[in-house]
Amino acid sequence: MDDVPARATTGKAGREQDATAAAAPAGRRGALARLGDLLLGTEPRQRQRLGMSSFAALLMLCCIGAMYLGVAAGLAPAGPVHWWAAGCTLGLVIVYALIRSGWSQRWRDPSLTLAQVGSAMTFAATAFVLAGAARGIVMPVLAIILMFGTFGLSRGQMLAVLAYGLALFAAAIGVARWQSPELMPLPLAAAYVLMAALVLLSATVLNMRTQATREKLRAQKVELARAMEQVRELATRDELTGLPNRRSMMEALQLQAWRAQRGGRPALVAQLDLDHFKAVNDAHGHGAGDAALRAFARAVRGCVRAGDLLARWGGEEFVLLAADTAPAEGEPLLERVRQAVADMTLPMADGTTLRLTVSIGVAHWRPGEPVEGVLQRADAALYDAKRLGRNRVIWAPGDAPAP
Ligand SMILES: Nc1nc2c(ncn2[C@@H]2O[C@H](COP(=O)(O)OP(=O)(O)OP(=O)(O)O)[C@@H](O)[C@H]2O)c(=O)[nH]1
Repeated sequence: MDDVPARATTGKAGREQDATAAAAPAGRRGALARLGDLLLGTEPRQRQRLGMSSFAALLMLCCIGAMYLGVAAGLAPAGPVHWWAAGCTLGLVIVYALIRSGWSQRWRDPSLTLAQVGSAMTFAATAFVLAGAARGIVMPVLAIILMFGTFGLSRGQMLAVLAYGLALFAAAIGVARWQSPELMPLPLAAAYVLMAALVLLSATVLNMRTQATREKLRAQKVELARAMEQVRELATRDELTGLPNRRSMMEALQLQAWRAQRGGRPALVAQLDLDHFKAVNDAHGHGAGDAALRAFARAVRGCVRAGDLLARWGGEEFVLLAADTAPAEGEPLLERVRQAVADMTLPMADGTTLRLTVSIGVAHWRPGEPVEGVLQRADAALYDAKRLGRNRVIWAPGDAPAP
């Protein structure tokens, strides 16, 4: 409750006071944000890369500080440490400049992870030689360098780092022993070799595990995308015939209605219903009925145009949307469909041949007419087609093309 103001400010003066108080931190935040933009850029991926390498640079600067503590303690020589610190700083500046300028984006790894890890290890090994009796601080530094690198390196790069690191630290330990054998007796040299190998091998194992997890996640992502595609397919397709389903057709009809309102070309909507289909099921079984529905879908699809959309509306009922089609063009099209179905011959298991016919009711979509309206008129025409004896195309009243 400490945050609750002791006195509520009221009136114009109070509001101005509040506004000034609120503006001060906002202004500071604004300046900080601008500084952040200047140093890291505004592109999110670049900011991420520069953020990581700035953090690595901060750690490196701490290591430089630690080396100077070694100098202050009289354990490390000041001159070479100056050169070493200058080299480290130059390396950091070069990496920052390459990433900040966008130059590094020409390479496969714009974060320059391998180069950063390689150079940091080289500087750490040099520090190991220079640090004299304080060289123990270098092993945790090596661990920190590898901890950062392991997530950004590929398997191959990590193995290269392992080989380079082993050779580098073996050489550094050898040089340190050659320089001052009294500070590096053989058992201590062996212990350092063991520690360096341990750190490098642990980082390699971690890298391999990280890569395996990433691959697993990638595979799961692909699997999920495939499953989503299947769900989408199931939601829009009729499983039996492979045709678009009712939902899909409704979407297409809504789109057509929208186009028609914007002065699109005329369209026809036809309802198609197989005649006496119950008798097919009764005489030959449901399996034969299914096969007949599939054959019907194939036959109709085979004689409509590429732009026409045929969908299974439900049961043995289908809807055809012929966009950009005037009644005069639609008449031969639907007659072709009716004839194609009548010409189908389906051999049955009992040796007989099944023949089908279809009744079609068709309506010409009027400008501004709602989807339900045109469907209902096509349905009424279909009803007439059934009533008048089936196996025929009947137009909704007033829609038939002039003879
Ligand atoms: N095999 C099979 N039959 C279906 C499927 N969907 C609906 N049916 C059958 O289609 C038949 C439709 O029968 P009705 O609505 O009486 O119509 P009809 O026998 O075709 O008669 P009319 O439409 O008046 O010519 C029913 O027997 C349904 O079981 C399906 O997916 N597979």
